[in-house]
Parts: sequence; structure tokens; C-alpha cells
Amino acid sequence: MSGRALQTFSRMIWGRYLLTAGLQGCRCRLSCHLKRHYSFLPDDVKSLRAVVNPDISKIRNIGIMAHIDAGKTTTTERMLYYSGYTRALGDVDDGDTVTDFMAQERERGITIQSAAVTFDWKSHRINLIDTPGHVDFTLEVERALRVLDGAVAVFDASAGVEAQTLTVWRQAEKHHIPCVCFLNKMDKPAANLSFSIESIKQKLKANPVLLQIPVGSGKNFTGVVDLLTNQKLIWKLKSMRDDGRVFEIKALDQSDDPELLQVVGEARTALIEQVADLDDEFAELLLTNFSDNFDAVPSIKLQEAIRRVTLARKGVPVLCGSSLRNKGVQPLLDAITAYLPSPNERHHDLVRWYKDDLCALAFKVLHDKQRGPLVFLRIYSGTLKPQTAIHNINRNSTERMSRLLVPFADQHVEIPSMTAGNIALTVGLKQTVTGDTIISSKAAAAAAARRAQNDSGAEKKGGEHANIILSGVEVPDPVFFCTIEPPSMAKQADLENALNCLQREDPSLKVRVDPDSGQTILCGMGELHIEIIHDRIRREYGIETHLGPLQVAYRETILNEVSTTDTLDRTVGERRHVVTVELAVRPVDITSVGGSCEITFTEKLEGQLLPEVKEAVENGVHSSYLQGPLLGYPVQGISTLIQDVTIEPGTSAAMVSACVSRCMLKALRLAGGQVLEPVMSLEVTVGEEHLSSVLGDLAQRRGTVRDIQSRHDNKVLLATVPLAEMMGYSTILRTVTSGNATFSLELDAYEAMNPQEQNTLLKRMAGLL
Ligand SMILES: Nc1nc2c(ncn2[C@@H]2O[C@H](COP(=O)(O)OP(=O)(O)OP(=O)(O)O)[C@@H](O)[C@H]2O)c(=O)[nH]1
Repeated sequence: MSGRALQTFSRMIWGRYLLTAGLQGCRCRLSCHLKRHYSFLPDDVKSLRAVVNPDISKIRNIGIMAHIDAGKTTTTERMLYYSGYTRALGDVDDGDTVTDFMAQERERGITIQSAAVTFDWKSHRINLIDTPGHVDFTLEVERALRVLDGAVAVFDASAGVEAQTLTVWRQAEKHHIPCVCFLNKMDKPAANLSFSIESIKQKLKANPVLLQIPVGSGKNFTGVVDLLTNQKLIWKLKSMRDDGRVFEIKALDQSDDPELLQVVGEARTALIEQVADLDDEFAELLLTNFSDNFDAVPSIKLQEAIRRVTLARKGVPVLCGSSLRNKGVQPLLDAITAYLPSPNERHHDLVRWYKDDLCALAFKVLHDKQRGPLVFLRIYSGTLKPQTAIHNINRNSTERMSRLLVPFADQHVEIPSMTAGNIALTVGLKQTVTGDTIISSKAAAAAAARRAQNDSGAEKKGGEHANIILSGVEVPDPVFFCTIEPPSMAKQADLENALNCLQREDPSLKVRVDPDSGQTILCGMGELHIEIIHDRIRREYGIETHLGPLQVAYRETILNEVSTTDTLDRTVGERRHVVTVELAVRPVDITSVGGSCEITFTEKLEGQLLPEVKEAVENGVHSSYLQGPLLGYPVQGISTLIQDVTIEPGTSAAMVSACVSRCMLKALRLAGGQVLEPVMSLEVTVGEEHLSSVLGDLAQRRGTVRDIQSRHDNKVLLATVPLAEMMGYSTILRTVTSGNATFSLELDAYEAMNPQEQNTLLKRMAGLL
């Protein structure tokens, strides 16, 4: 075993399970067992107090987002190294990075779970979430963005904006997150600054504010010129092993390359004009004091204006570098502290009702075999302390937190308290799941609810505590499913436990039991997602499971409007239950209602029905929505009107629900069924010479080409294609293009199948084909 492999192995063994009673203990154990690695607390962190509670204005809760392989993990590793938290540079290609700590991540070289990493840079506390780039894990990104105050978007400078960046960017916009862009991989021969800037403008519809000009290109890329200070930052690396910690900072002067001087001069003027256009305060300063000489604008004034522009999301600062070649990462860290907001510069509407009381959001749950569930919390107000009880508003439950930790990727430092603005890791919370709001007590919830009600702007909707709950993460419906079986019945209980734990960690994983076969069904976001879950059950829970063939999660809807009635007359024991229901179902536009189903009552019934009867009727309708009449898939795009309900005395609520369900099934059958299939939007980037093979293959998959664009020597193919046709696509694409293509896949919509395809599917499902 090589030295590096041995180190990685020792980190895998020890890394996840070290829990230390305090800082000193932690240092000792880490230095005993881990050779590479953590100086752990860098020298400039003087006391535990400083580690725990930095001034809120010095905190940056930051996410790194990008397309797969743009270099997020490599960039994070460099940040940890330069800030002193690691002693050697990790390398994704060698599989020994800090943030990709799950075994599968190391083997596959991709980031699956967001790992929170805390480190300090120039007296700022940075809580950084490394988010995955693969589309199967979009929910991980969403979960991270929910609790972030700012983000760094990392791009491959030779590719510009790629598909997944677009998705994540939109997610960041939804949460109004200010961003900084980092054009990585400037060392690649095809790296292109102006192309990348243009693609940020065109594809992200963002306003790039260029802060640096690269010096040299391709393998001669040596550094950048900072347009604010007119200084050259040059990394004169002596060998491939040079870590880039030391770099030269030199003011530009007339001895520099005239072409560079000209480019920098023009770019600086353009920057000042652009910022003046976006920020009135800066424009005024410029006109009043520097109208004759832009060059005399103090860099600090320019920096302050760029900060205001970034926070107002009127523009995004753009920096460049090469993380792998150890160039440009330190200025990126400076930009994070200079331009991205601190927690108190972000507006969190609901938090004001808690005043100084604790209010936190659980945004991630990990399962540790020894310590049980570890819950990541973003604290919005108040203070979190270990050994105290906390109240979970969503579950209306109170539970005790035993320990409080600061997350350093797979290493955790135990701390005595944590204040607003921070990200904490808690041990002992067994009921909390991703998306829950945590406060100090039930009484605090009542006080916050009172404040919310007294607030004239507060709308009361969705129940008592709805407006004092921080909104959680929207979980998209899974599109793939398959059966999962333990090796023997004796292992069934262990498998159920493993699946329960995994579901708490990952809300996009759904598990259900097929009512007919009794088999356990695993539902996920994609082939890779299900494969990873399968793998984790084997590795982390020691259960060798068998997966059935992967199947597509279809939906059903109806074609016509139908009215029908049904009567249930049943005697159970001594009791006779009689109920008659009359209802109508009609199709509604599946896109307009976001795929959901509606239920309404006639005006007369609204006034007449007792609440418990209404609830029983609604339960009956909802249960029939779960299983359509054609193939048993959930239905969508249906509106149900309850026209009449007659109940004889003594009839139970369960019988009312049963009658409604039966009547619904009859109505749905009469209305004529239509299968809806998930259609994906596909983006393939491929060399021109392989384009025709990709198009030919796509035609056989019922794909529809929307556009073909050019990107350098490559073609970018945009298409929609039914998910059912995409099984094993990565292998086929690799074969037809000899490995010269990449693709991304994302759910576009559920669409009606044509009658011929639907017939084939129905026959296949009935075992007739
Ligand atoms: N040439 C070059 N390659 C780089 C650079 N940064 C990263 N890479 C390489 O790009 C590949 C992907 O890097 P990662 O850091 O794993 O990218 P990522 O965005 O974290 O990938 P996922 O976690 O899979 O989404 C690896 O082979 C890196 O060595 C760079 O600056 N220049």
C-alpha cells in the first residue's frame, strides 16, 4: 500500500468516528492517528471562545455550486489548505479530499452529500457547504442553498455556463442569494475569459463584474491582475508540488507587457463605469471627486460599491484562477469576505417574531452508527447550548440535545454554545428531520405565534404555527423506483432500520410497501441515486440487498368529465353502515395545477357536513388519488366535486371513506384513463464528429431535438426525451462517442403518452409482451 493510500485508509477508518471531549483531546487524537492532515485549529485562532462565537458581521455562510467536474471539491480543498485547516493538499483524483468523505465519493471522485466545513480566513469565519454537481442530487444543493447567505459559482473556464450550473443558479435566485463567480481551470488551453463572461450574461442573464484579468493563458497562466488595485498577483511555482501558498504581489508598471497594460487599463475603466451605472452612491462620488481621473478612485471605495452591487444582486463579481495548479484561490477567499453578506445583512422575515429566543432550521441529517443521528442546524436567532431540551415545531415534540459540535468536514470540535448566524452540528436529536424548525420551548412558540398575530402584516394561514415555521426544502417527487429485498427474512428488520435512517438523511428517497405483493419499494431521483443508496446499505449497514429492475414512476390522469354515484351497505358485527355518495370528476390542465389534484364540495354540502364527515370524504378521495385505475400509479390533473353525501345513523367514518374511494374508482374508470410519463430535458456536449451518432441514437429513444448550439469545437445538443428511454444512457453515450461526450438530465414535465405507446406499456405491464 502506498504512503498516500495508507493515509487515506487511516482517515477513512478514523475520520468519521472521532468525537472529542474538547479541543485539547481532539488535537492529541488527531495527531496520533492522522498523518496528513489537520493542523486542525490554525495558529491564529487563539481561544475556544473565538472558535465558537465570532462576531456575526464576520461570519460568511457560503455554498459552492457548479456543474459536475467544474472543480468545486478541488477549490474547497485549496481553501482549507490556505486557511491552515489541512496540512497537505487533497486531490480528488487521488481520492483523499476532506469534503468528499463518504467512501463512494472517494471512489467515484464526485461529491454526493453536502459536507459542511468551517474554517477561518483573515479574521472571518467561513462556513462552507460543498454541494454536489450531479443532477440526481439537486435536492442536496437546494437544502444547502436554503441556509446560505452567499454562494461561489465555480465554472470550467473552457466550458462557460453548463447545464447544472444553470439549474443551481436558478435555485440560488429563488433564495435571493448573492453570488461571486470563479472561472476555474484557466490553465486549460481552451480556457476563454470573454467566452465565459458572455455565457454568464447570455445563459444566466446575470451582470458579470470582472475584477481580474488573467496573466498568460493555458499552461502559461501564471496569475491575475487585480483591477481594483492595479496589482499583479503572480504564482511562480517551482514544481508541480509547489503549493502556491506564497505568491508575488507587484504594482503594474511601465515595464510590464504593453498589451497587458492596455487590456488592464480598458478593463479597469469599464469596471468603474459599470459600477457607477449600478450604484448611485459610487456614481455621485465619481462625478464629484474623480470626473477628470478615474484612476485616482481609491480601491476601497470601489470595493465598497462592488459589495453593495453584489448584495443588491445587481451584479456578480467575477474572478479567475486554477485551483488544481494552486493559482488564484487566496484572492477568491478575500472576495468571499469582501463581497458576500454576513448573516445579519440578510433578511429573514419570520425570525423577528422570535426576538432573542432560539430559532434554527435543521437542513441536513447524517446517520452515525455510534452517535446516532447528527443534525446540521442553521441558527437564525438566540443561542444553542448542549445538554438542553429544544422544541421541534413541525413535529410538536420536545427532545434533548446532548452535544454541540462545529463541523470540520469529517472532524468535529465540541463546543459549549453557539450563537445566531452560525452552522452547528448537534448530537442526540432523534426525531428531527431535514426541514424542521427548532426553537427553545413550546412557550417560545406560543410567544412567537402571538407576536406574529399581533403583527398587522402577518397572514394567518395553514394552521396555528404555520407562519412561525421556517420554510423547509421542497422535495421533488421521485421518478424511478425498484423493489429491494434483503438476503433473508431474518434481515428484513435490519433493512427497514437502514432505510428509515437513510430517509431521515435524504428526503428525496421514498420507501413504500406494495400493498399487493408486500415487497419493499425504493423510489429515487435517478439511476445513480438508487445505486448509491444500494451501495450505502451494503457498506454502512452490512446488508447485501437485491434490487429489482429499475422502473419509471408513471402517473395517470383522466380524459373525460364523469358523474357517478355509489352506495355502500355493510353490516359489521351488530352494526349496519349505510352511505351513499354522488360525485363528479373532470380533467384539469396538468401544467396549470402543478400536477396536483383538487377536491371541492357543493356550497350546500360545505354548510351541511360535520367536520369529521368532511375529513372522511377527503380521505376517501385522497386515497383514490394514490392509485390510478389503469396501472395503479398516482393520478394528477383531476378535479373532484362532491355533490351529495347521505349517511344513515351508526355509520362509521371509515365506511364513509371506503364508499367515497369505491365511487371514485368507478368514476375514474368511466372517465377513461391516460398514462403520463416523465419527460426529461437532456443536454449533451459532444465533438462534432460524433454528433450524428448521438442524434441517431436519440431518434430511437423517442427524443425531440430542441436546439443544437456550438461551443468551441463542440456541439451542445438540447433535447427532450422520455425517461423510460434513458436507462443506461451513460454507457451507450460513452460507446457511441468513444467517451467524448458529457450529458445532464433533468425532469422537464409529465406528458401524455401517445395511444400506441400507452397500449404497448399496458400490455407489457400485464405480462402480455
Ligand atoms: N486543468 C484543471 N483541472 C482541474 C482544475 N480544478 C479541478 N480540476 C480537475 O477537474 C476534475 C473535477 O474536479 P473536482 O474538484 O472533483 O470537481 P467537482 O466540481 O467537485 O466535481 P463533483 O463533485 O463531481 O461535482 C478533477 O479531475 C480535477 O483534478 C483546474 O484548475 N485545472
